[in-house]
Amino acid sequence: MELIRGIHNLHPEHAGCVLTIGNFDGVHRGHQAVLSRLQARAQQLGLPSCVMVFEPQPLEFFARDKAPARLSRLRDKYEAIASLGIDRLLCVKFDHTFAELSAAQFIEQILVRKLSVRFLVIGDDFRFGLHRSGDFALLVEAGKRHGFQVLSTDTLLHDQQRVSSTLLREALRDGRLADVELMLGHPYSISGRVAHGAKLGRTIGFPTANIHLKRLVVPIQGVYAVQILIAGKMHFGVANIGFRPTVSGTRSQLEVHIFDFKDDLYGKQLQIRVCHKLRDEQKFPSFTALQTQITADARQARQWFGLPDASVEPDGI
Ligand SMILES: Cc1cc2nc3c(=O)[nH]c(=O)nc-3n(C[C@H](O)[C@H](O)[C@H](O)COP(=O)(O)O)c2cc1C
Ligand SMILES: Nc1ncnc2c1ncn2[C@@H]1O[C@H](COP(=O)(O)OP(=O)(O)O)[C@@H](O)[C@H]1O
Repeated sequence: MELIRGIHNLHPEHAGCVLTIGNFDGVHRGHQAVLSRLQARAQQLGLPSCVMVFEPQPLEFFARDKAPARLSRLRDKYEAIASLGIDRLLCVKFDHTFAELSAAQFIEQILVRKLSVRFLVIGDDFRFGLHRSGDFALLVEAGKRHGFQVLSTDTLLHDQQRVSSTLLREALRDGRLADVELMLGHPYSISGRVAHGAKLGRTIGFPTANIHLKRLVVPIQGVYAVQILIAGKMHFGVANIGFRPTVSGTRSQLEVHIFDFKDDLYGKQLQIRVCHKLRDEQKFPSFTALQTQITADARQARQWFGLPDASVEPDGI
């Protein structure tokens, strides 16, 4: 999939595509339905399929720190969208100039002049342009003048509710990971590179790989049974996502202890699949009390996965 970073990187050869527009945060099953329609239309018309996303997401631009935690970074979106066979990802920088475009200007300057859109597939609640004044009806009207067609996709429901990034965030916050998996079509996962930590984990027999999250604010907190993908191979383990009050941590961190594993992981790229919530994070009176609790967490996670008990746990390196 071709990644086009910014409108200024659109060239004449990009003219004439089947397009959809949105944040696609989480790339959940509602998004997947839109994307598969997009792909089907593109194939039918013999044109490339293109997805327009925004960076930052508009709410992050307007609300800054008050914007909800992201479900996926651009990199995660790229991978999820590419895996559905889409040809192009156009990442538009959402800044003041862009935010000031009226709905009509967005249609004329971007959709028509820059992209020569031939077909547009959008969700049924799509709004765009200054004050969110543009909608499906306006696009249909403009399409008649500029020679493109517009298709609106229906709402995808889960438990009688519209599958949305907000519904997903709520399910993640409440630890309803089975619901999350149904809405995503796969377990919720976080990827990142292993960074160095305080080297305390190994002293209590639980080395924990610290995943560098950069600026990602993770929408979950607590202790979880997880699967870990390292270079295509699946492992099991327990993870903590939080501030680590016992050791006076100051920023949210993701740490994972991998069962029956002893290799050096520093610098490696891991994918952590969050499968089941075990408990909330707590402040323990001592490091020994934390160690006892982590031993119990590990046992519980092994049981949840149906793995045999560890012969000796903790298993320091
Ligand atoms: C399964 C698991 C559960 C954890 N639970 C807590 C917790 O409830 N409270 C806490 O302060 N830290 C918790 N931690 C984080 C530990 O404080 C952390 O792993 C330890 O400080 C080692 O840090 P290091 O990797 O930087 O050496 C947990 C870690 C794991 C692996
Ligand atoms: N079973 C394991 N689970 C997680 N990390 C492991 C494991 N075995 C070895 N390691 C290595 O040990 C490191 C974690 O040890 P730890 O003492 O917690 O150090 P740090 O504070 O740097 O994370 C990991 O980054 C990884 O390289």
